[in-house]
Amino acid sequence: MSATELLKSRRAVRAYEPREVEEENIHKLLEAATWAPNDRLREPWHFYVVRGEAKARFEAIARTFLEERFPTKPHLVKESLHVLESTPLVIVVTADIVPGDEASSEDNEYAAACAIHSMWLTAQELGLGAVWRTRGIGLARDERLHAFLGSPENRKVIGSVFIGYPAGDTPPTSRKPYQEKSTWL
Ligand SMILES: Cc1cc2nc3c(=O)[nH]c(=O)nc-3n(C[C@H](O)[C@H](O)[C@H](O)COP(=O)(O)O)c2cc1C
Repeated sequence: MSATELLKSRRAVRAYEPREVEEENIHKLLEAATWAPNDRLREPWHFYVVRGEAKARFEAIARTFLEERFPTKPHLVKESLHVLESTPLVIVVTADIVPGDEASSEDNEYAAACAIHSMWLTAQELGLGAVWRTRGIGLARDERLHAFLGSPENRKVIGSVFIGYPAGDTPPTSRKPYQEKSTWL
């Protein structure tokens, strides 16, 4: 498959088979991520692999977050938690914050985004499905996730990548023609 074909076939996969992701494949995902472009080769990312007992603790945080956020919608809390519970693997990605250097910190976030995309494409190649989550059970903007990771203050959570073997077909998405999104100067 060409790189362009892989890019176009990548989908946000949100439902997974009840099957663990093999350790060998987790290593492949992490390795692919580290080959992402990054300014001045700062390699400004860190990957937290969350599964098993650690994922149970992630779920406990998500439950608290959801119950606080949707106190009158227990069905929504339950549904969202079910998605997390049925996800075999979560990889949380952080970007290094460079103290006193906003521009470099921003560039580090872009690099971490590229790393997530690399991981996402590699998941597709390995027959896995993935989705980058920031909202809701992604917990990317919840301080409790930071505490759970035990990560230093100078690391910003960029997203939680949910990964597993796809359960069923993932509906296609579409894109507007690039002509609508480009200006040739
Ligand atoms: C920065 C970023 C944050 C995202 N956050 C979420 C999220 O919180 N929950 C979710 O279900 N999908 C999330 N997504 C996935 C998008 O919703 C998905 O890529 C979009 O619907 C297009 O689908 P496709 O990737 O299959 O083409 C996120 C994607 C990006 C790039």
